[in-house]
Amino acid sequence: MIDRSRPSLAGVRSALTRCRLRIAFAVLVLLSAAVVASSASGGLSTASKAAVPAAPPTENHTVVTESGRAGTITAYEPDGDVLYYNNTRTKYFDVDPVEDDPLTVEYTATDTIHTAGPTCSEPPCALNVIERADLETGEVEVLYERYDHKETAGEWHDMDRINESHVVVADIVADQVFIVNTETEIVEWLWDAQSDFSLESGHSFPRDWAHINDVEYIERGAMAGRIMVSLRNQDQVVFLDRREGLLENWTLGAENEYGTMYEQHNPDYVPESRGGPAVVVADSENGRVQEFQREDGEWNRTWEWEDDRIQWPRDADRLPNGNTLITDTHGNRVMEVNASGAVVWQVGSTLPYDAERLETGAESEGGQSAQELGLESRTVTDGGDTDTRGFGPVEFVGRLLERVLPHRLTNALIFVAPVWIGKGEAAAIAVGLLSGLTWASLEIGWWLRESSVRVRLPVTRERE
Ligand SMILES: O=[N+]([O-])c1ccc(OS(=O)(=O)O)cc1
Repeated sequence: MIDRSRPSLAGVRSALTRCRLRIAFAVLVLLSAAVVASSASGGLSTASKAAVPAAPPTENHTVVTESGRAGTITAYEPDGDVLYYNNTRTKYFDVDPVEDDPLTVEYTATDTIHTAGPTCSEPPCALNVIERADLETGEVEVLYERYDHKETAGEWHDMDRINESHVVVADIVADQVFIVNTETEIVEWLWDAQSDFSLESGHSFPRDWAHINDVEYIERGAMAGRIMVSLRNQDQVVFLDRREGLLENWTLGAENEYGTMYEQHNPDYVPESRGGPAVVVADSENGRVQEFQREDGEWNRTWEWEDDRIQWPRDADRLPNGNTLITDTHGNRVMEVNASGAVVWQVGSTLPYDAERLETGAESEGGQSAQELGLESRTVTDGGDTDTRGFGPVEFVGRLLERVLPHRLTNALIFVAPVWIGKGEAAAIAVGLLSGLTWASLEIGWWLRESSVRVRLPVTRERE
Protein backbone atom coordinates (compact mmCIF):
# COMPACT_ATOMS: atom_id res chain seq x y z
CA MET A 1 0.00 0.00 0.00
CA ILE A 2 1.23 3.51 -0.78
CA ASP A 3 1.25 6.04 2.09
CA ARG A 4 -0.36 9.17 0.59
CA SER A 5 -0.18 11.21 3.84
CA ARG A 6 3.62 11.68 3.59
CA PRO A 7 5.04 13.62 0.66
CA SER A 8 7.85 11.91 -1.24
CA LEU A 9 11.40 13.32 -1.14
CA ALA A 10 11.10 14.25 -4.81
CA GLY A 11 7.86 16.14 -4.04
CA VAL A 12 9.49 18.14 -1.26
CA ARG A 13 12.43 18.97 -3.51
CA SER A 14 10.19 20.12 -6.30
CA ALA A 15 8.13 22.30 -3.90
CA LEU A 16 11.35 23.87 -2.57
CA THR A 17 12.63 24.54 -6.08
CA ARG A 18 9.32 26.12 -7.01
CA CYS A 19 9.37 28.26 -3.88
CA ARG A 20 12.92 29.48 -4.63
CA LEU A 21 12.06 30.19 -8.25
CA ARG A 22 8.97 32.14 -7.21
CA ILE A 23 11.03 34.25 -4.78
CA ALA A 24 13.71 34.88 -7.44
CA PHE A 25 11.17 35.92 -10.09
CA ALA A 26 9.23 38.09 -7.62
CA VAL A 27 12.49 39.89 -6.67
CA LEU A 28 13.38 40.50 -10.34
CA VAL A 29 9.89 41.81 -11.21
CA LEU A 30 9.78 44.06 -8.10
CA LEU A 31 13.28 45.45 -8.72
CA SER A 32 12.44 46.28 -12.34
CA ALA A 33 9.17 47.90 -11.26
CA ALA A 34 11.05 49.98 -8.66
CA VAL A 35 13.55 51.27 -11.28
CA VAL A 36 10.71 52.15 -13.67
CA ALA A 37 8.57 53.79 -10.95
CA SER A 38 11.41 55.93 -9.63
CA SER A 39 12.31 57.13 -13.14
CA ALA A 40 8.68 57.81 -14.11
CA SER A 41 8.06 59.94 -11.03
CA GLY A 42 11.05 62.24 -11.38
CA GLY A 43 13.38 63.52 -14.03
CA LEU A 44 13.50 65.79 -16.99
CA SER A 45 10.43 67.58 -18.34
CA THR A 46 9.82 70.49 -20.70
CA ALA A 47 6.03 70.17 -20.54
CA SER A 48 5.62 73.67 -19.07
CA LYS A 49 7.72 76.81 -18.67
CA ALA A 50 8.11 76.05 -14.96
CA ALA A 51 9.38 72.53 -15.65
CA VAL A 52 12.09 73.54 -18.15
CA PRO A 53 15.50 73.11 -16.48
CA ALA A 54 17.65 76.25 -16.12
CA ALA A 55 20.81 76.31 -18.20
CA PRO A 56 24.31 77.13 -16.96
CA PRO A 57 25.37 80.70 -17.72
CA THR A 58 27.06 81.32 -21.07
CA GLU A 59 27.67 84.19 -23.43
CA ASN A 60 24.60 85.13 -25.46
CA HIS A 61 21.09 83.69 -25.71
CA THR A 62 20.33 80.09 -26.67
CA VAL A 63 17.12 78.87 -28.29
CA VAL A 64 16.04 75.21 -28.39
CA THR A 65 13.13 73.61 -30.26
CA GLU A 66 11.50 70.25 -29.66
CA SER A 67 9.25 68.08 -31.81
CA GLY A 68 7.69 64.76 -31.02
CA ARG A 69 5.82 64.14 -27.80
CA ALA A 70 6.37 67.71 -26.59
CA GLY A 71 6.44 70.54 -29.10
CA THR A 72 8.26 73.45 -27.51
CA ILE A 73 10.44 76.43 -28.24
CA THR A 74 12.49 77.74 -25.34
CA ALA A 75 14.91 80.67 -25.25
CA TYR A 76 17.48 80.98 -22.46
CA GLU A 77 18.96 84.23 -21.17
CA PRO A 78 22.78 84.33 -20.99
CA ASP A 79 22.43 83.74 -17.21
CA GLY A 80 20.51 80.50 -17.90
CA ASP A 81 16.99 81.66 -16.97
CA VAL A 82 14.15 81.01 -19.38
CA LEU A 83 13.38 84.17 -21.39
CA TYR A 84 10.68 82.75 -23.67
CA TYR A 85 8.69 79.52 -23.82
CA ASN A 86 5.91 78.46 -26.17
CA ASN A 87 4.22 75.11 -26.71
CA THR A 88 1.20 76.26 -28.73
CA ARG A 89 2.15 74.30 -31.87
CA THR A 90 2.29 70.50 -31.92
CA LYS A 91 5.90 70.42 -33.13
CA TYR A 92 8.69 72.96 -33.57
CA PHE A 93 11.59 72.34 -35.97
CA ASP A 94 14.53 74.37 -37.35
CA VAL A 95 14.87 77.85 -35.82
CA ASP A 96 17.11 80.76 -36.93
CA PRO A 97 17.71 84.25 -35.59
CA VAL A 98 16.52 87.13 -37.77
CA GLU A 99 19.47 89.09 -39.21
CA ASP A 100 20.29 92.22 -37.17
CA ASP A 101 17.58 91.32 -34.61
CA PRO A 102 18.82 88.18 -32.84
CA LEU A 103 16.11 88.24 -30.19
CA THR A 104 13.56 87.65 -32.93
CA VAL A 105 13.55 84.17 -34.44
CA GLU A 106 11.96 82.45 -37.43
CA TYR A 107 11.16 78.76 -37.57
CA THR A 108 9.01 76.06 -39.12
CA ALA A 109 6.37 74.39 -36.96
CA THR A 110 3.49 71.99 -37.48
CA ASP A 111 0.05 71.58 -35.96
CA THR A 112 -1.49 68.14 -36.17
CA ILE A 113 -5.19 68.25 -37.10
CA HIS A 114 -7.14 65.44 -35.41
CA THR A 115 -10.71 66.56 -36.21
CA ALA A 116 -12.46 66.05 -39.54
CA GLY A 117 -13.55 69.32 -41.16
CA PRO A 118 -12.87 71.63 -44.09
CA THR A 119 -9.10 71.63 -43.40
CA CYS A 120 -8.89 67.84 -43.11
CA SER A 121 -11.38 65.32 -44.46
CA GLU A 122 -9.40 62.31 -43.24
CA PRO A 123 -7.55 63.08 -40.01
CA PRO A 124 -4.79 63.27 -39.08
CA CYS A 125 -3.54 66.10 -41.31
CA ALA A 126 -0.98 68.84 -40.80
CA LEU A 127 -0.88 72.62 -40.83
CA ASN A 128 2.68 73.69 -41.66
CA VAL A 129 3.68 77.21 -40.70
CA ILE A 130 6.63 79.57 -40.99
CA GLU A 131 6.48 81.83 -37.96
CA ARG A 132 8.39 84.73 -36.51
CA ALA A 133 8.53 85.20 -32.73
CA ASP A 134 9.82 88.23 -30.86
CA LEU A 135 11.39 86.62 -27.80
CA GLU A 136 11.25 89.86 -25.77
CA THR A 137 7.64 90.90 -26.39
CA GLY A 138 6.26 87.39 -26.96
CA GLU A 139 4.60 88.50 -30.20
CA VAL A 140 4.22 85.70 -32.76
CA GLU A 141 3.43 86.30 -36.44
CA VAL A 142 2.61 83.71 -39.12
CA LEU A 143 4.58 84.50 -42.30
CA TYR A 144 3.33 81.68 -44.51
CA GLU A 145 1.31 78.52 -44.00
CA ARG A 146 -0.08 75.52 -45.85
CA TYR A 147 -2.47 72.72 -44.95
CA ASP A 148 -1.21 69.27 -45.88
CA HIS A 149 -3.14 66.05 -46.28
CA LYS A 150 -1.02 63.80 -44.12
CA GLU A 151 0.59 63.75 -40.72
CA THR A 152 3.28 61.09 -41.06
CA ALA A 153 6.15 62.75 -42.90
CA GLY A 154 3.74 65.64 -43.36
CA GLU A 155 5.93 68.46 -42.07
CA TRP A 156 8.31 71.21 -43.07
CA HIS A 157 11.38 70.76 -40.87
CA ASP A 158 13.34 73.71 -42.24
CA MET A 159 13.23 76.92 -44.23
CA ASP A 160 15.99 79.43 -44.95
CA ARG A 161 15.60 83.13 -45.64
CA ILE A 162 16.94 84.39 -49.00
CA ASN A 163 15.88 88.05 -48.68
CA GLU A 164 13.15 90.13 -47.02
CA SER A 165 10.38 88.56 -49.07
CA HIS A 166 11.66 85.14 -50.17
CA VAL A 167 12.36 81.95 -48.27
CA VAL A 168 13.39 78.48 -49.42
CA VAL A 169 11.42 75.61 -47.86
CA ALA A 170 12.31 71.93 -47.34
CA ASP A 171 8.99 70.21 -48.06
CA ILE A 172 8.96 66.68 -46.66
CA VAL A 173 5.30 66.20 -47.68
CA ALA A 174 5.92 66.54 -51.44
CA ASP A 175 9.65 65.62 -51.51
CA GLN A 176 10.36 69.05 -52.97
CA VAL A 177 12.32 72.24 -52.27
CA PHE A 178 10.58 75.49 -53.18
CA ILE A 179 11.20 79.22 -53.05
CA VAL A 180 8.15 81.25 -52.08
CA ASN A 181 7.53 84.95 -51.88
CA THR A 182 5.79 85.09 -48.50
CA GLU A 183 4.21 88.46 -49.38
CA THR A 184 2.48 87.33 -52.59
CA GLU A 185 2.41 83.62 -51.57
CA ILE A 186 3.56 82.75 -55.10
CA VAL A 187 5.97 79.83 -55.40
CA GLU A 188 8.65 81.07 -57.80
CA TRP A 189 11.03 78.11 -58.08
CA LEU A 190 10.74 74.43 -57.27
CA TRP A 191 12.96 71.36 -57.36
CA ASP A 192 11.35 67.96 -57.20
CA ALA A 193 13.52 65.13 -55.83
CA GLN A 194 11.80 62.77 -58.29
CA SER A 195 13.61 64.58 -61.12
CA ASP A 196 16.95 63.23 -59.93
CA PHE A 197 16.26 60.27 -57.62
CA SER A 198 14.54 56.98 -58.31
CA LEU A 199 11.53 55.94 -56.22
CA GLU A 200 13.50 52.78 -55.53
CA SER A 201 15.85 54.85 -53.38
CA GLY A 202 14.96 56.12 -49.90
CA HIS A 203 12.04 54.82 -47.85
CA SER A 204 8.64 53.79 -49.18
CA PHE A 205 6.79 56.13 -51.51
CA PRO A 206 4.52 58.03 -50.85
CA ARG A 207 4.68 57.39 -47.10
CA ASP A 208 8.08 58.94 -46.33
CA TRP A 209 10.28 58.70 -49.43
CA ALA A 210 13.12 61.27 -49.42
CA HIS A 211 12.48 63.07 -46.12
CA ILE A 212 14.03 66.41 -47.15
CA ASN A 213 14.77 67.69 -43.68
CA ASP A 214 17.10 70.65 -44.22
CA VAL A 215 17.76 73.42 -46.71
CA GLU A 216 20.35 76.20 -46.83
CA TYR A 217 20.67 79.11 -49.21
CA ILE A 218 24.44 79.60 -49.66
CA GLU A 219 25.22 83.30 -49.34
CA ARG A 220 28.98 83.54 -49.77
CA GLY A 221 31.85 82.23 -51.85
CA ALA A 222 32.01 80.35 -55.14
CA MET A 223 28.79 78.49 -54.36
CA ALA A 224 26.79 81.66 -53.54
CA GLY A 225 23.20 81.45 -54.77
CA ARG A 226 23.18 77.65 -54.74
CA ILE A 227 20.97 75.68 -52.38
CA MET A 228 22.22 72.85 -50.14
CA VAL A 229 19.62 70.18 -49.36
CA SER A 230 19.58 67.18 -47.01
CA LEU A 231 17.80 64.06 -48.30
CA ARG A 232 17.72 62.10 -45.05
CA ASN A 233 16.44 58.84 -46.50
CA GLN A 234 19.03 58.80 -49.31
CA ASP A 235 21.86 59.53 -46.79
CA GLN A 236 22.93 62.43 -49.01
CA VAL A 237 23.51 66.16 -48.92
CA VAL A 238 23.07 67.62 -52.40
CA PHE A 239 23.68 71.00 -54.04
CA LEU A 240 21.20 72.65 -56.40
CA ASP A 241 21.76 75.37 -58.92
CA ARG A 242 18.54 77.24 -59.66
CA ARG A 243 19.14 77.08 -63.41
CA GLU A 244 20.99 73.79 -63.84
CA GLY A 245 19.37 71.74 -61.08
CA LEU A 246 21.34 69.05 -59.23
CA LEU A 247 25.13 69.54 -59.24
CA GLU A 248 25.92 65.84 -59.18
CA ASN A 249 29.65 66.02 -58.56
CA TRP A 250 29.04 68.02 -55.36
CA THR A 251 26.93 65.34 -53.67
CA LEU A 252 28.12 64.33 -50.20
CA GLY A 253 27.35 60.74 -49.14
CA ALA A 254 25.62 57.89 -50.97
CA GLU A 255 22.55 55.85 -50.16
CA ASN A 256 23.21 53.08 -47.61
CA GLU A 257 26.90 54.03 -47.46
CA TYR A 258 26.59 54.41 -43.74
CA GLY A 259 30.34 54.80 -43.24
CA THR A 260 29.97 58.34 -44.60
CA MET A 261 26.58 59.40 -43.20
CA TYR A 262 23.47 57.61 -41.95
CA GLU A 263 20.21 59.57 -42.14
CA GLN A 264 21.74 62.94 -41.34
CA HIS A 265 20.17 66.18 -40.12
CA ASN A 266 20.98 69.86 -40.36
CA PRO A 267 24.09 70.19 -42.58
CA ASP A 268 25.70 73.66 -42.45
CA TYR A 269 27.85 75.02 -45.28
CA VAL A 270 31.12 76.75 -44.35
CA PRO A 271 32.40 78.91 -47.28
CA GLU A 272 36.01 79.40 -48.41
CA SER A 273 36.34 82.67 -46.49
CA ARG A 274 35.96 80.72 -43.24
CA GLY A 275 38.16 77.77 -44.19
CA GLY A 276 35.70 75.83 -46.37
CA PRO A 277 34.13 74.61 -48.49
CA ALA A 278 33.14 72.39 -45.62
CA VAL A 279 29.94 70.86 -44.26
CA VAL A 280 29.26 70.40 -40.54
CA VAL A 281 26.53 67.79 -40.11
CA ALA A 282 24.70 65.72 -37.49
CA ASP A 283 25.27 62.09 -38.57
CA SER A 284 22.18 61.03 -36.68
CA GLU A 285 21.88 57.25 -36.93
CA ASN A 286 25.65 56.86 -36.50
CA GLY A 287 25.42 58.82 -33.24
CA ARG A 288 28.09 61.39 -34.06
CA VAL A 289 28.56 64.86 -35.49
CA GLN A 290 31.14 65.37 -38.21
CA GLU A 291 32.61 67.69 -40.76
CA PHE A 292 33.67 67.15 -44.37
CA GLN A 293 36.09 69.34 -46.27
CA ARG A 294 35.92 69.77 -50.05
CA GLU A 295 39.39 68.96 -51.41
CA ASP A 296 40.27 68.35 -55.09
CA GLY A 297 36.64 67.77 -56.00
CA GLU A 298 36.02 65.30 -53.14
CA TRP A 299 34.58 65.40 -49.65
CA ASN A 300 37.02 64.26 -46.96
CA ARG A 301 36.13 63.84 -43.29
CA THR A 302 38.15 66.35 -41.24
CA TRP A 303 36.44 66.14 -37.83
CA GLU A 304 34.10 63.96 -35.81
CA TRP A 305 32.81 64.06 -32.26
CA GLU A 306 30.99 61.45 -30.21
CA ASP A 307 30.81 60.27 -26.63
CA ASP A 308 29.15 57.33 -24.91
CA ARG A 309 25.92 59.20 -24.33
CA ILE A 310 25.24 60.78 -27.72
CA GLN A 311 22.20 59.21 -29.40
CA TRP A 312 20.53 60.53 -32.57
CA PRO A 313 22.02 64.06 -32.74
CA ARG A 314 20.06 66.34 -35.09
CA ASP A 315 22.02 69.59 -35.15
CA ALA A 316 25.63 70.81 -34.98
CA ASP A 317 26.57 74.49 -35.33
CA ARG A 318 30.13 75.80 -35.41
CA LEU A 319 30.24 78.91 -33.24
CA PRO A 320 32.50 81.96 -33.79
CA ASN A 321 34.58 80.93 -30.72
CA GLY A 322 35.49 77.62 -32.41
CA ASN A 323 33.19 75.54 -30.19
CA THR A 324 30.35 73.44 -31.62
CA LEU A 325 26.76 73.57 -30.34
CA ILE A 326 25.26 70.08 -30.57
CA THR A 327 21.63 69.00 -30.23
CA ASP A 328 21.66 65.42 -28.90
CA THR A 329 18.02 64.35 -29.25
CA HIS A 330 18.02 60.96 -27.55
CA GLY A 331 20.87 61.92 -25.24
CA ASN A 332 18.27 64.48 -24.01
CA ARG A 333 20.64 67.45 -24.02
CA VAL A 334 21.94 70.45 -25.93
CA MET A 335 25.66 70.96 -25.38
CA GLU A 336 28.68 72.93 -26.46
CA VAL A 337 31.99 71.15 -27.04
CA ASN A 338 35.28 73.01 -27.25
CA ALA A 339 38.22 72.68 -29.65
CA SER A 340 39.70 69.74 -27.75
CA GLY A 341 36.34 67.97 -27.54
CA ALA A 342 35.39 68.68 -23.89
CA VAL A 343 31.76 69.46 -23.05
CA VAL A 344 31.87 73.03 -21.71
CA TRP A 345 28.14 73.82 -21.47
CA GLN A 346 25.06 71.60 -21.36
CA VAL A 347 21.32 71.85 -20.73
CA GLY A 348 18.75 69.04 -20.48
CA SER A 349 15.94 68.82 -23.04
CA THR A 350 13.51 65.93 -23.51
CA LEU A 351 13.55 65.65 -27.32
CA PRO A 352 15.47 68.60 -28.80
CA TYR A 353 15.41 69.15 -32.58
CA ASP A 354 17.49 72.27 -33.16
CA ALA A 355 19.48 74.80 -31.13
CA GLU A 356 20.92 78.21 -31.92
CA ARG A 357 23.25 80.58 -30.07
CA LEU A 358 21.35 83.67 -31.11
CA GLU A 359 23.92 86.45 -31.36
CA THR A 360 26.32 84.26 -33.37
CA GLY A 361 24.37 84.27 -36.66
CA ALA A 362 22.19 81.53 -38.09
CA GLU A 363 23.51 77.99 -37.68
CA SER A 364 27.29 77.88 -38.44
CA GLU A 365 27.27 81.35 -40.06
CA GLY A 366 29.91 82.78 -37.71
CA GLY A 367 32.09 79.68 -37.43
CA GLN A 368 35.19 78.42 -39.19
CA SER A 369 35.98 75.00 -40.59
CA ALA A 370 37.49 72.28 -38.40
CA GLN A 371 40.53 72.23 -40.68
CA GLU A 372 41.12 75.97 -40.25
CA LEU A 373 40.67 75.71 -36.48
CA GLY A 374 42.71 72.50 -36.14
CA LEU A 375 39.90 70.85 -34.17
CA GLU A 376 40.62 67.57 -32.42
CA SER A 377 38.28 64.71 -33.22
CA ARG A 378 36.87 62.71 -30.35
CA THR A 379 35.48 59.19 -30.60
CA VAL A 380 34.34 56.72 -27.97
CA THR A 381 37.44 54.56 -28.56
CA ASP A 382 39.55 57.64 -27.68
CA GLY A 383 37.91 57.49 -24.24
CA GLY A 384 35.23 60.00 -25.17
CA ASP A 385 32.93 58.83 -22.40
CA THR A 386 31.20 61.82 -20.84
CA ASP A 387 28.14 59.85 -19.72
CA THR A 388 27.81 60.61 -16.04
CA ARG A 389 24.46 58.86 -15.65
CA GLY A 390 25.81 55.86 -13.70
CA PHE A 391 27.06 52.43 -14.63
CA GLY A 392 25.21 49.77 -12.62
CA PRO A 393 23.92 46.37 -13.80
CA VAL A 394 20.78 47.96 -15.29
CA GLU A 395 22.85 50.46 -17.31
CA PHE A 396 25.06 47.56 -18.41
CA VAL A 397 22.02 45.68 -19.82
CA GLY A 398 20.85 48.97 -21.39
CA ARG A 399 24.15 49.49 -23.20
CA LEU A 400 24.22 45.84 -24.24
CA LEU A 401 20.72 46.19 -25.77
CA GLU A 402 21.87 49.31 -27.61
CA ARG A 403 24.86 47.49 -29.10
CA VAL A 404 22.78 44.49 -30.18
CA LEU A 405 19.71 46.27 -31.65
CA PRO A 406 19.96 48.05 -35.05
CA HIS A 407 20.37 51.85 -34.61
CA ARG A 408 17.24 52.71 -36.59
CA LEU A 409 15.14 50.39 -34.41
CA THR A 410 16.66 51.73 -31.16
CA ASN A 411 16.02 55.33 -32.21
CA ALA A 412 12.47 54.59 -33.36
CA LEU A 413 11.72 52.90 -30.01
CA ILE A 414 13.22 55.78 -28.00
CA PHE A 415 11.30 58.31 -30.12
CA VAL A 416 7.90 56.79 -29.31
CA ALA A 417 8.67 55.91 -25.67
CA PRO A 418 7.96 58.29 -22.78
CA VAL A 419 10.91 60.59 -22.16
CA TRP A 420 11.82 59.06 -18.78
CA ILE A 421 12.67 55.78 -20.53
CA GLY A 422 16.42 55.82 -21.03
CA LYS A 423 18.75 52.89 -21.70
CA GLY A 424 18.60 51.80 -18.03
CA GLU A 425 14.81 51.97 -17.84
CA ALA A 426 14.44 50.07 -21.14
CA ALA A 427 16.69 47.35 -19.73
CA ALA A 428 14.66 47.23 -16.49
CA ILE A 429 11.43 46.87 -18.50
CA ALA A 430 13.00 44.10 -20.62
CA VAL A 431 14.23 42.22 -17.52
CA GLY A 432 10.85 42.68 -15.76
CA LEU A 433 8.84 41.52 -18.79
CA LEU A 434 11.08 38.53 -19.45
CA SER A 435 11.01 37.45 -15.78
CA GLY A 436 7.23 37.89 -15.58
CA LEU A 437 6.63 35.89 -18.77
CA THR A 438 8.99 33.06 -17.74
CA TRP A 439 7.39 32.95 -14.30
CA ALA A 440 3.86 32.87 -15.76
CA SER A 441 4.79 30.03 -18.18
CA LEU A 442 6.32 28.00 -15.34
CA GLU A 443 3.20 28.50 -13.17
CA ILE A 444 0.95 27.38 -16.02
CA GLY A 445 3.17 24.31 -16.58
CA TRP A 446 3.09 23.41 -12.87
CA TRP A 447 -0.67 23.88 -12.69
CA LEU A 448 -1.26 21.71 -15.75
CA ARG A 449 0.95 18.97 -14.34
CA GLU A 450 -0.79 19.04 -10.94
CA SER A 451 -4.27 19.01 -12.39
CA SER A 452 -3.23 16.05 -14.56
CA VAL A 453 -4.18 17.95 -17.67
CA ARG A 454 -2.07 16.84 -20.58
CA VAL A 455 -1.57 19.06 -23.56
CA ARG A 456 -1.59 17.24 -26.88
CA LEU A 457 -0.92 18.49 -30.33
CA PRO A 458 -4.16 18.80 -32.30
CA VAL A 459 -2.58 16.66 -35.04
CA THR A 460 -1.03 13.28 -34.18
CA ARG A 461 0.64 10.65 -36.28
CA GLU A 462 -0.79 7.15 -36.09
CA ARG A 463 1.72 4.39 -35.54
CA GLU A 464 1.40 1.31 -37.70
O1 LIG B 1 7.57 65.13 -34.69
N1 LIG B 1 7.52 64.49 -35.72
O2 LIG B 1 6.48 64.17 -36.27
C1 LIG B 1 8.73 64.03 -36.28
C2 LIG B 1 9.90 64.33 -35.65
C3 LIG B 1 11.07 63.86 -36.19
C4 LIG B 1 11.06 63.11 -37.33
O3 LIG B 1 12.21 62.61 -37.84
S1 LIG B 1 13.35 63.45 -38.35
O4 LIG B 1 14.34 62.47 -38.78
O5 LIG B 1 12.89 64.24 -39.46
O6 LIG B 1 13.85 64.33 -37.32
C5 LIG B 1 9.89 62.81 -37.95
C6 LIG B 1 8.70 63.27 -37.43
